[in-house]
Amino acid sequence: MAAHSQIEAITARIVERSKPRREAYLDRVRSAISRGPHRAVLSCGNLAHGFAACSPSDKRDLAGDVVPNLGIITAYNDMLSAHQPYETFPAIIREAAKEAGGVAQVAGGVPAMCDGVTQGQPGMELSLFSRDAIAMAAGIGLSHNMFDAVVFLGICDKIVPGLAIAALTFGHLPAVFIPAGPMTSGLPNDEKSRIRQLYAEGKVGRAELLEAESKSYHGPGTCTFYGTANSNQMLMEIMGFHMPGASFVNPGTPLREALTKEAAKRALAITALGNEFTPAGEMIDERSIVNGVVGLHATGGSTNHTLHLVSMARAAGIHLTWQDISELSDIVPLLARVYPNGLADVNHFHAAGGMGFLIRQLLKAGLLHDDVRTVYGHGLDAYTVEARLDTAGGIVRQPSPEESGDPKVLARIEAPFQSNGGLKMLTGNLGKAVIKISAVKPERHVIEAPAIVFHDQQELQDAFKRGDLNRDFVAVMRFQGPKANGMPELHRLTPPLGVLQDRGYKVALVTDGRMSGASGKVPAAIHVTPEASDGGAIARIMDGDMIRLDAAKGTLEVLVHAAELAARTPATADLMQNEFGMGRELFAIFRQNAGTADNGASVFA
Ligand SMILES: O=C(O)[C@H](O)[C@@H](O)[C@H](O)[C@H](O)COP(=O)(O)O
Ligand code: SF4
Repeated sequence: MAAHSQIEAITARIVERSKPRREAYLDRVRSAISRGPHRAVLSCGNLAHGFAACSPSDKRDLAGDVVPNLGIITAYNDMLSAHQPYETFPAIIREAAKEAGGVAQVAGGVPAMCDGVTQGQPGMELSLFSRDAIAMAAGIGLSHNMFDAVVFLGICDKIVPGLAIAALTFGHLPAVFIPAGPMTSGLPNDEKSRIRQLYAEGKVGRAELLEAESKSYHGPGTCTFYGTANSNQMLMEIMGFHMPGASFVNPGTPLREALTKEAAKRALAITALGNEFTPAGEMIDERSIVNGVVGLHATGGSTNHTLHLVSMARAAGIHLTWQDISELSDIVPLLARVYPNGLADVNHFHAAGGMGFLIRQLLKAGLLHDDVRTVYGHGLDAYTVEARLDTAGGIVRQPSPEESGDPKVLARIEAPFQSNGGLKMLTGNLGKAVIKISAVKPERHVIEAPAIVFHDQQELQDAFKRGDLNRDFVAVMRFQGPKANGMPELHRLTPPLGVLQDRGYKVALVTDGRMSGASGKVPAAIHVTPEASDGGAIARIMDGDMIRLDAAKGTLEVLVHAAELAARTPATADLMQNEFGMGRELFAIFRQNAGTADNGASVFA
């Protein structure tokens, strides 16, 4: 089925806007392809170093350029529950490669930050920049030029975006992303949040809070809310980087291991040495990117992807804008209610039909491009399936059901939860911003209230504890942008603002910083651009100014006459304490060179 006319029009607009950059990118990819297979260009010395530690049979295989060599880029560490299962994946991949007549080598590791551990801590100020550092680290591994394809082991927030930037930078190579899956369901996310609000009000102690948190985050696998990490899995599947049905299968299960082996074998099958060559730079095009944005809206995905998807697209020579994202939001309905957009978690989403059902519904309405390339072949229709184990331990794929396994979690396209998607762009005299409305009650989509200005999360938490915030107000949290302090997530503001909202006050947040993908219930205009440290009008707001946030109209305004606003001296902030400690001194060059949020807040041109 042809895509919806507006989907086609927005895609055509992106193609046109990207043309010069995309053509130059594809020229580079094709030039690199023409020089492959890549080990052939290495000297004997280079090659000897490249396989010195290999077995004699692997050395024989790698000495020539007939046997494909699979590079593994791994983000394994024990810090992220989502990445801990990767410890055993290289051995599984090597075994699968041998079975497939190939070789596999770990090309390199990349760092991976857990935003849950650093939330509200100084380390969070490295989080966004870690995305580009991950892309650079992956590039170091792949620069050995020993590989015919790559598998990427990464899941969480900045890791998949960073690895995708690397995959597209090395677009002459096929790239398959291998997920490890969500942890099994623990304490429901809404119950965890309720106990957090009780703690914020001083009604329960740390012991009760830690018990609730530990019951929620209790084992290996991705946290089960629909934040950035699980938005990443959705994106990798709907953009064709995953094997069909791979995203949300729990770690440590036979099906998970079978999917890992299958992905490794598939990566070896789509190299230039075979007859299904699928280089990542040609596989991902403007249609794949639009499919990603559509999936984001249909699932109420993370606001962080208004930064990451823009950066990922640019790595493939594609210029995606917030306007594109916002207009797609107007035509893509919300089909999933997964926390914070509902009470279910990703295990429930998967059990209700998961990605296969979602893709089938969106294809049915022409809201996805079906005519795309994927690691699995041609056509997104191949992803309207569920992966199962057959009696021999192999993988069999069955068509996804026509009916949702739980209509409260996954809706049919004929009866969506909301007629439009989750992410809107706001414009006005404060510049641009984004807001996630899929988790905000409709009666809170328009907020007009006096500003209270803060330069630090702790200031707001202290004011809350003093009882100074029991009123209607818009919290203006500024000097939180990429140039100021690395654009941290301000998710610790959710419990106090949530308490005040539940007490019946009209509250909202306006910030040049970020929120977690797991944030949601409080209306928040985030990623305000230009940021306060870059001449943004947000630095001219004063306590008491009326702020109007209107997600319906897509506007964000400070209700002060233009002449008066222009005449004001912009506020400044003492950012000295953000330049040292917890490694922040190592990222000064990132703060100095970070681009604007609407361009992904990246250090890459
Ligand atoms: O963007 C995201 O999805 C978040 O960064 C998420 O990965 C982070 O871990 C949250 O902070 C977890 O939520 P809690 O902090 O509420 O546990
Ligand atoms: S989802 Fe967030 S909290 Fe959970 S492991 Fe990943 S980064 Fe850490």
